[in-house]
Amino acid sequence: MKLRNKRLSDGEFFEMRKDVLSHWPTGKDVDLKEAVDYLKKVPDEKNFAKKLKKAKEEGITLAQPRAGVALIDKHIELLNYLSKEGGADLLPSTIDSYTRQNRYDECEVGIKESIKNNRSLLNGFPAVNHGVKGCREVFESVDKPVQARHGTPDSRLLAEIIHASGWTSNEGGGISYNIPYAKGVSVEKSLSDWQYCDRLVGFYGEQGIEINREPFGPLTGTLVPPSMAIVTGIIEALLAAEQGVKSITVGFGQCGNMVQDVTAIKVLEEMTEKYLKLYGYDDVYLTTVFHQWMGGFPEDEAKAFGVISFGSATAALSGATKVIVKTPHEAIGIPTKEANAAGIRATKMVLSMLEGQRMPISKEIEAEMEVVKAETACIMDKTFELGKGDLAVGTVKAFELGVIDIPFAPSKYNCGKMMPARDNDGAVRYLMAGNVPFTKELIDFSREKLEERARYENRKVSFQMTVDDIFAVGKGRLIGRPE
Ligand SMILES: CC[C@H]1O[C@@H](n2cnc3c(N)ncnc32)[C@H](O)[C@@H]1O
Repeated sequence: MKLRNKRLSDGEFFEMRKDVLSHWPTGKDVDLKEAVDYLKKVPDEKNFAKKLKKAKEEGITLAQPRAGVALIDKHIELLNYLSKEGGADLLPSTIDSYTRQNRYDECEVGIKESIKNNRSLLNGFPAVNHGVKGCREVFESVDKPVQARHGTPDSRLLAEIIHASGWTSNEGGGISYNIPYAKGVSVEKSLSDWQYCDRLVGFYGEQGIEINREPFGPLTGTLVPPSMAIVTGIIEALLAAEQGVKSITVGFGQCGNMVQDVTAIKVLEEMTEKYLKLYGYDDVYLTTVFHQWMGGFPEDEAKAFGVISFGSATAALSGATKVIVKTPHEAIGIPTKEANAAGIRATKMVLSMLEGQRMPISKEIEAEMEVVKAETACIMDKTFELGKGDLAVGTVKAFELGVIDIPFAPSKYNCGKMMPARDNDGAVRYLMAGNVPFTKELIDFSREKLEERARYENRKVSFQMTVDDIFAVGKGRLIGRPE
């Protein structure tokens, strides 16, 4: 395997770059030197990394929506509406699904059709096709930092274009934007392609330009046990740091048990910091992001606001630096700008009422932290062992063996042997560990918690619990109780 967790040399990087910029005609407009000069003029209040650092120092949680439409003028109108009417602290540009699969020719059709029909016929902003010119027009027309949010296994050309356009953050990573988003992209390929994206950020960093990277914490957003999500965040943070990234935001998707969710953010931050220091990356500034409920949403808008507010409260009480906002149209599809702004206002109302409050460290949280840390350490230790010390190699092998196993992932490179289910308090546990290398006591712990639920529900521990849990929130509850 060629892949190594080693900083790309300038020679390797610039050689790859020739090919990357040829993937679509807009690639030829990326001029690194000119881009550095452009980025040097970005004011602090429009720099993503700086705004996150300021928020963490002030102990506040920032609110960021998802949003993206096909045409530049409409996208600008949307982002400004979310900034002004919604109060968004940070701005996205959610990238469309064709771009995520590097199908830029289909984007071209989508853009033309959107112009013809005067409405967005793409489910996001086709940044590669709009190129540096179009993305700069967006950036210069809004008043907040801008980040690309997507689900792209090969984000190399997208990264080149957005960063040259002043967008100072890119979401994703070689695990988190492959396994939950693609069927047939090898882990080796996506890790390698994201090393390029991280090296590009590292290169800008060496020119004095701060750019943030944000691994996608929620993964499949379906009953992902905290330790499995935390492992992917730690791995992507370490791989990014090796390429020179200095501003990293690790994330977690709400599971719904408040004790477990607050624990997850705390363990995520603590263990990522620990591993960064352990491997010598002392100058990485780490922040956290909490994603409001990523599973099925109720159609009823009032209930949807309940879910949005619940996630906002958990984010605030966990002390997360940022919360990703859902909308009351989540169950229907792409939200209107009004619905999107309403989701942000509801979120910010909760954040401001809870400002300064933190979840007290109860004995329940301490116990949960101990379990989640131990589970995380088992998987990380085995991953490093499989790679004989090389984390990238170890990650490829960990997926091959099911040591890292993301529930309900479409990727054929994911084992799919591990199965989760909620315990009687709604915390996500390991129903079947599959090949995840837990100690006996950790396996027994999950088992006992699920037996507790079985006794309460007067049924056996089984996969039916998992199925019931998947549909529960759409039906207005957290735990899939037997009907
Ligand atoms: C990660 C999945 C999330 O991204 C949201 N999403 C995807 N595309 C868009 C979009 N174009 N505008 C707003 N939200 C979007 C979707 O509703 C879901 O909450």
